[in-house]
Amino acid sequence: MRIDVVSIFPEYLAPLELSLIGKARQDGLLELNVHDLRTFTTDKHRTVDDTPYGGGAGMVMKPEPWAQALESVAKPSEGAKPVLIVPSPAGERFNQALAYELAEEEQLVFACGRYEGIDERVIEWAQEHFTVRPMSLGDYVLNGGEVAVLAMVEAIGRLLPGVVGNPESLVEESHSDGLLEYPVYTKPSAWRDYDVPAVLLSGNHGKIAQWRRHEQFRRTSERRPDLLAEFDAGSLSRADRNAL
Ligand SMILES: Nc1cc(-c2cccs2)n[nH]1
Repeated sequence: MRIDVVSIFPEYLAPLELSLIGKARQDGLLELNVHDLRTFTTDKHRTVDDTPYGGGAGMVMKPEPWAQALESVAKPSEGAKPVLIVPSPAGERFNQALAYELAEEEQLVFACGRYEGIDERVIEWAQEHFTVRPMSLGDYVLNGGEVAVLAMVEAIGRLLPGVVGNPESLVEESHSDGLLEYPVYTKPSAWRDYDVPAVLLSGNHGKIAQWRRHEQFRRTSERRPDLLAEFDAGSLSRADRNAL
């Protein structure tokens, strides 16, 4: 997979040089390029914004630098158009299912908006060259798209083959099966006034699996009942039903 990120603050994406994603880039599992939008301006002040038509507070990002930048990073391909992800509070809600879906793409381009946003005509123009997906991390407002891109690139990148050491660890994490993950414990078995649940020390793998499944349902019911509503009840085993 190739990922391109366009931003007026390219240094904001420096954390993507670290840890798992950084190693995946070094190992050639993921190509990730960060581009400074100002590279694609032509005036001496490297202007990327201007006042909004119709009035109102703040500034709007000019269309031409974005068109130049996006044309420059879109890699020619006989296959599907690259996906242009535009972080926005007005986007579709990013989630684990979308992370898996986007991890299958050949190229993802992220456009980090700032100020009051990007001139809407960029989104219209881009439809010809990209599959355009405005994407929200949640119902709160950030100052720019960079933080959202850091989160999405990590969520997507870790799903790529070879990025996480043990692919098994992707199977039982929150949201991988529509439920929240079960609680985890490690040594010491007795810590201050708290003990590890005895079942986890029993060596009875059937009981341990049943306890973990029960904990997934209990946690999901307590913390995210909305997920239970979406959970495919048809996939419930007898043990699942007992856990509810
Ligand atoms: N979910 C979400 C995205 C955003 C922004 C993206 C770009 C500027 S603000 N805020 N909240």
